[in-house]
Amino acid sequence: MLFRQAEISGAQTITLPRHHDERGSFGRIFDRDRFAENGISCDFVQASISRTSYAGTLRGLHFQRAPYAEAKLVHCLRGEIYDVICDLRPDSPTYLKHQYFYLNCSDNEMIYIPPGCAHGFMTLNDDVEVFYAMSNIYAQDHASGLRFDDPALGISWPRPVAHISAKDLQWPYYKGSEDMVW
Ligand SMILES: Cc1cn([C@H]2C[C@H](O)[C@@H](COP(=O)(O)OP(=O)(O)O[C@H]3O[C@@H](C)C(=O)[C@@H](O)[C@H]3O)O2)c(=O)[nH]c1=O
Repeated sequence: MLFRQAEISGAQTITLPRHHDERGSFGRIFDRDRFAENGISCDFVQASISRTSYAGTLRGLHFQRAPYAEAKLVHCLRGEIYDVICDLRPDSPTYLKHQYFYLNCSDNEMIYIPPGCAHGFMTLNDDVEVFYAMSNIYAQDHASGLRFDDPALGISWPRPVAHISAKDLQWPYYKGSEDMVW
C-alpha cells in the first residue's frame, strides 16, 4: 500500500496492491497496521456500497455533524467517478479548499477523507459502484450537506448534472449557515 498526502490537510490517497494471475486479481483494501503507520488510526465501523445507474449523477456534498463526524475511505469498484472533498474545518490550513480526484475501478486508488470534510462525487459513466468505509455509525439526525454548486466552495464539475436527489438539492449554501455545519 502506498500512502500519499493529498492537498487537503490530513487527506490521503492510498494505492492498493493487486496481485494478478490467470484467474484475475487479489488485493487488500484495508490493513490496520499499515494504516496506523501512516497516521490513520481510527476504527472503521461501517462499510457500504452505492450503485449508480447513470452517468452524470451527482451525490453530495455530505458529512455528519458532531458528535458523529466521520472519516471515510472511498474506492470505486466499477466505472469512474469525479470525487470531491471539501475542507469544512475552520482551524485547518486548507479550510474551505476542495480537491478532486478521478477514481477509476482499474487504477487501484482509494481516498482517505478525514473527519470535518464534506464529500461528493459525479459518475462519469453508467453502472458505477462505490465502496465506502466509515469511522462512525450512520446517524440520520446528524447527516448534513452543502449545495454542490456553492459559490463559496467553487467546485467545477466535469459535466452538467443529469441526476441528483431531492435531498441534495435542498442543502444550504455555506455562507450564512456556518453555524449549522458543526
Ligand atoms: C449514507 C447512508 C444512507 N443510508 C440510507 C438513507 C437513505 O434511505 C438511503 C440513501 O441515502 P443517501 O441518499 O444519503 O445516499 P447517498 O446520497 O449515496 O449518500 C452518500 O453520499 C456520498 C457522497 C457519501 O459521502 C456517503 O457517505 C453518503 O453520504 O440509504 C443508510 O441506511 N446508511 C448510510 O450510511
